[in-house]
Amino acid sequence: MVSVEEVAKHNSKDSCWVILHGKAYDLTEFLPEHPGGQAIILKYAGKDATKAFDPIHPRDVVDKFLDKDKHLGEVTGEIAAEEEEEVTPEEKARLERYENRPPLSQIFNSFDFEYVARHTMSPNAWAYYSSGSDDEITVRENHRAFHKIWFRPRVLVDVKNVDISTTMLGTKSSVPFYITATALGKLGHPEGEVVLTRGADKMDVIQMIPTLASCSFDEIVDAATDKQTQWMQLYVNMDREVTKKIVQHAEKRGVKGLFITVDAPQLGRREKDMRTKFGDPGAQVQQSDDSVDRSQGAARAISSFIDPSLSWKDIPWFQSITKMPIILKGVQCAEDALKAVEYKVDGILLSNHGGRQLEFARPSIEVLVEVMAALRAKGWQDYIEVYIDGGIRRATDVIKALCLGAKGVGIGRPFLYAMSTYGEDGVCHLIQLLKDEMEMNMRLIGATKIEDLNPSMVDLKSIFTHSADTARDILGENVYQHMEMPLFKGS
Ligand SMILES: Cc1cc2c(cc1C)[n+](S(=O)(=O)[O-])c1c(=O)[nH]c(=O)nc-1n2C[C@H](O)[C@H](O)[C@H](O)COP(=O)(O)O
Repeated sequence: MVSVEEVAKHNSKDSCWVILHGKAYDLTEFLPEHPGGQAIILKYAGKDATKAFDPIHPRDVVDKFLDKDKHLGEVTGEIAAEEEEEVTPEEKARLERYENRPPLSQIFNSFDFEYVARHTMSPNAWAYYSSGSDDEITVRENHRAFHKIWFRPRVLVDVKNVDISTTMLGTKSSVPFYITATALGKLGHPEGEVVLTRGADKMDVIQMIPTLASCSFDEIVDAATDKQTQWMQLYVNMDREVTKKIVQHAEKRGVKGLFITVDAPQLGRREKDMRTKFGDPGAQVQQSDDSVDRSQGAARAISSFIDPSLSWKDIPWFQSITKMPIILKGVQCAEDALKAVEYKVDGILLSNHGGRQLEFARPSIEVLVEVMAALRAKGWQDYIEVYIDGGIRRATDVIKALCLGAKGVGIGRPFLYAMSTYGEDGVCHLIQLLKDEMEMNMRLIGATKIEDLNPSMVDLKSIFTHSADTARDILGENVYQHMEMPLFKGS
């Protein structure tokens, strides 16, 4: 036990104790290692840091990673509640817009969720979720690439009964899309990723659990029901023993797929996010301070545990420590796709991390065309399951990917926006919208089941041209203008 008065004495870099969930911890030695920099911890030195801690960290992270001799025990005495920060006029207006947001019945597609999110989420959460690297050219190209592919529908097909279910990694799924791994769910919703879990379960959709979740891995798995399939996204830790423990624990908990992220040996510079981080210390996800090696850029701070030495020679080790199907998340060219087959991995996810990593990385739908051609040329197209993600906002995007040979697709930001603006109901509503769009578009293209979709149904003539203008997301804004909704009464 330790008194609150005693904790209060340890409020500096030389001796830094904080209170989390009623217990005290000595973080003095940990300060220089904190991925989010020292400043945020020092702000709460000697005090209760629970409120700032919770949106960013899984509950069990301290137990998992802080040496036991730094755990100082229960705090006795009255723990002063963190003084409520005064509500700025901007924050007041934002909360009003949130209260006046349209009913779910007025949300007709994923862009509507994005529009409401843009106007109602905290600046921090919006910046972190929406941002892409550098000038956000790849972010926009991801979505725009789908508009270069046109359909060649077949008619006079009896499409009375349409089945949009499929199998991914050997698991049946009601739809050929899944909720992909995106970090820091509690930035957008106080409960975090478990909201996605509950929505995915209700609607029979697979969820990929992120390494950098706000909720702990076990909280997310515990929130699932037995009928639900979950996959895991893994950032490989420099300490392979830590990675081995995480992977084998996931397998023991029933996870059905291991997606190893291979496109982020260092996190990209998401400048919109970095700009806001200096405002609100509550989510210092990428703030660097003098202790972090600035020469590597601020993003280095959050990704300091990720192993940049990860390479093909590690694949056999992963195959030796788990029986889960192994998928490489972030493959971006045909050469690596062929190499993945040679290394006998179970799948590849063609992805540029939602445009948050290498700027000018090509949209995954474009890479899919290149990869499937290379696999077919070798007769290897059935040796591996190919997934894509990035910029998928409509069922037509999903259908184009399936026509071109993808087994399924991952959707990221739309689910974050749906969760952040309408919680579990929003997640379920988005899934239902996409299911309805899927069914309608399958009928209109002349397909009754996923297996009917094939390359002859799409026209790829302009897929390899890239858009010139980069200044603004013309398409997205226009869509919003056409669909201007009486969003915020009185605003
Ligand atoms: C939107 C978003 C994406 C993140 C993401 C966080 C956010 C907010 N994070 S990140 O903090 O490192 O960038 C992850 C992550 O933890 N690990 C990962 O493999 N992909 C991460 N991704 C990429 C994600 O898995 C998909 O590749 C991407 O979201 C697909 O693009 P859309 O958002 O356009 O659907």
